[in-house]
Amino acid sequence: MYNIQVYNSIADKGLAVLNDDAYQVGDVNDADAILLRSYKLEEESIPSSVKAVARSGVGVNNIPVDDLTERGVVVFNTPGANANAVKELVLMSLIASSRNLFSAVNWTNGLQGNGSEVPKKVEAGKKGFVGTEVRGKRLGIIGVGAIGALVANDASSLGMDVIAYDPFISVNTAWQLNGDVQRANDLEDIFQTCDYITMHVPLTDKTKQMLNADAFSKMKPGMKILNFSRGELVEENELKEAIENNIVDSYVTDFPNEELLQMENVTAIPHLGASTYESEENCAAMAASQIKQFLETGNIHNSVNFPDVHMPFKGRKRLAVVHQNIPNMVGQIASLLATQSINIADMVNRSKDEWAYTLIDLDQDVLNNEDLIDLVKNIEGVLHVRVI
Ligand SMILES: NC(=O)C1=CN([C@@H]2O[C@H](COP(=O)(O)OP(=O)(O)OC[C@H]3O[C@@H](n4cnc5c(N)ncnc54)[C@H](O)[C@@H]3O)[C@@H](O)[C@H]2O)C=CC1
Ligand SMILES: O=C(O)CCC(=O)C(=O)O
Repeated sequence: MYNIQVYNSIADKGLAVLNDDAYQVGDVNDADAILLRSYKLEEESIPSSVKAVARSGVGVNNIPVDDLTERGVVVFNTPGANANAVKELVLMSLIASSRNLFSAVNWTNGLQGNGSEVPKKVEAGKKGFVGTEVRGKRLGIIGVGAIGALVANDASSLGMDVIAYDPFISVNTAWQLNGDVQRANDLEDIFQTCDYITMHVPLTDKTKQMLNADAFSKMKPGMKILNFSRGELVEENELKEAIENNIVDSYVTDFPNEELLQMENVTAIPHLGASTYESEENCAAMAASQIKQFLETGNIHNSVNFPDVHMPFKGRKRLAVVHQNIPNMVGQIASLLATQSINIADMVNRSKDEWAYTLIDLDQDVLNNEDLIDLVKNIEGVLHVRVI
């Protein structure tokens, strides 16, 4: 029986993946794995029984990834599974902010109670909301991964002049980009030349507060900024000044807080980027399948802290070892198995930065799983061991 602790509302399609007798899912004791969305796991004490954490979504800044890695816990996310949902809301917000739609709709709603005067008031008041078209305007995209690439291509189809910055762009994503999308050599290219900026980077120490007073000082007056990535990418006191100095004309954010709600020219959306039925189902099904596959076979797919490892079952039992990426780990494990007269049917070892993962299929049943686990755990550098 595997126990899966679930935080947040996870789409039924995902829960259905774990809907068999081998799983207890919900609020459980001794969790083997945790399935969550934006729940702040950093504030939680995570039991030693946990072997995997899966984020039904992309950003993992709510998960203490470094601490879990040192414990040998594999953290998964669902790359690309919600990208289309975010892209659609970004494009909608791009156009809506250009056409002053958010404030215009608020104003119109305020006309309630004016009875037959409403149409006349509408015609008289609409001149306060004249907007600009996005066609021919310059859009800067910071971060060209799953979401940024979709936004780049579709904004280009809308006739925008698109320039993108991503020093770590993957080859696959680069191949997907429309040939009209220009490459920015640095952030200055974006700050100095664009009419609109949209950010699609993860929140890390390097990206935190990337939009700050220095960045605002380089922008043209009237800049429109979209933030569907994470609130902390923007220094909000300095944003406030940039708004007051007419540098930033509009800031659309998916990450409201009290201060932002009190600022002029800010449109706050309640973190809806990924909130479509399609995206919630895609993410939940992907996250649940990754947990299931990992618990039942030891195979890893889409982990943010360990390498992808896949090996079809060839033996009677499988040893799954999470360890440091240091010399002679595989040699020591193999020697230990030899001393126990256990033959190896197949094996695979992969590493990612300082960490590695080894799967070894054993030719015979192990008499006592716990004894073998204890022996392997004693090897220096081993973080976690399972017999499956
Ligand atoms: N509002 C919402 O509901 C959602 C928000 N997100 C946020 O959007 C972010 C991006 O999502 P995806 O595009 O799916 O992720 P992704 O991992 O496919 O793309 C991120 C891109 O950012 C680039 N990058 C990293 N550091 C950078 C830097 N310093 N400068 C420029 N580029 C940099 C990477 O090379 C990568 O290409 C997520 O990390 C998450 O924080 C994601 C999904 C839903
Ligand atoms: O689960 C959600 O709705 C949030 C999605 C998100 O922010 C992400 O995938 O990074």
